[in-house]
Amino acid sequence: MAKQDVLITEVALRDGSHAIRHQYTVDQVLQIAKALDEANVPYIEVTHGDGLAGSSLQYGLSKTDEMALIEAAVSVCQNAKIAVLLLPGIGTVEELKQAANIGAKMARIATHVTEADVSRQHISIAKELGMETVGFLMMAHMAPARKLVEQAKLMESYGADTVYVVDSAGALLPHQVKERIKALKENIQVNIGFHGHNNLSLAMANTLAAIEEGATRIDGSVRCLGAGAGNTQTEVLVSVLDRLGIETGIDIYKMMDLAEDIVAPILPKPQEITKDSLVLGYAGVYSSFLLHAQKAAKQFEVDSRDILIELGKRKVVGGQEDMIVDVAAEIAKKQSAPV
Ligand SMILES: CC[C@H](O)CC(=O)C(=O)O
Ligand SMILES: [Mn+2]
Repeated sequence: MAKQDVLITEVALRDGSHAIRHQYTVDQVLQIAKALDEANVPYIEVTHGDGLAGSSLQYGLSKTDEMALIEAAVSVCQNAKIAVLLLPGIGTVEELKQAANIGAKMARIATHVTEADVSRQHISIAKELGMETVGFLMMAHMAPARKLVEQAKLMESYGADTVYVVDSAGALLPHQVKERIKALKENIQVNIGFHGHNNLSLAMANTLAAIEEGATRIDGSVRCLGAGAGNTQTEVLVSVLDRLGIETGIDIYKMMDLAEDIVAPILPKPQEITKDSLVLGYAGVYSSFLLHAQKAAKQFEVDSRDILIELGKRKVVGGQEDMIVDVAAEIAKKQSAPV
């Protein structure tokens, strides 16, 4: 096989889990992972949307135990490596060991962009377990490039093989992606990755900007299946990269067929930019907050956009999902107060 310029990690079976309220079945994972492997996708991430052990009332209960989903994906992949996401504090070393035992080969340790120090233990244990390691710096729009460099250096020092700039809110503009990737390229030695969300319709443009500045690890999601308006659409991305002469090793027709014949039929609705997902990007709010905010809006009879704008103002970060209900209740109270 020709040397790949860019290695894609498919996230529909993890980030996409948010979009289908964590309702994946073993059968769906078997089908999707097998087709991804046959299309030559090198890495496939499988876990609850919020990472290992994310299944809970707070983050949403999974229909199927994620270890069964990981095992299913491992069982049908000849070449693709299965990746797992772990947010320290949600998942623990125990789940990481369990995932490694059943065949996961890559650990992606995710922290808020200013909190890389909490990834030390998990990155080093993943290394001891023989896994490839990724440091995943979420909500990257909330920190300037120099802060990102400082945090990426920490992850590199803990043993991360790759550090990702993660645009969790889909809020970054292409020049801001460039600035961040360029700064990492100049200051760290390990691979640089980019994970985009399409809330401002910029996932593709941002991904191309990241690649232009030297990112070689890229996340894509078939049919855009991901939190908020979804991620950079894999089958489109590999086609565009092919046109640009950038090698991914992925079979374009097989990716298209998988998108159309296997993934599209399981979607409750097509992934699109709705007024709420647009506000996520506009206000800089975590994409996975979308469905929680919509639920709270219904419960308190308020506009979900008002909740999201307020969450953006308060700079709420991942793990603070409980604030969504607080904010909705406060807005409802204000609205019902006599003038
Ligand atoms: C809650 C984890 C989150 O979905 C990770 C991620 O994909 C992101 O921050 O974009
Ligand atoms: Mn994401």
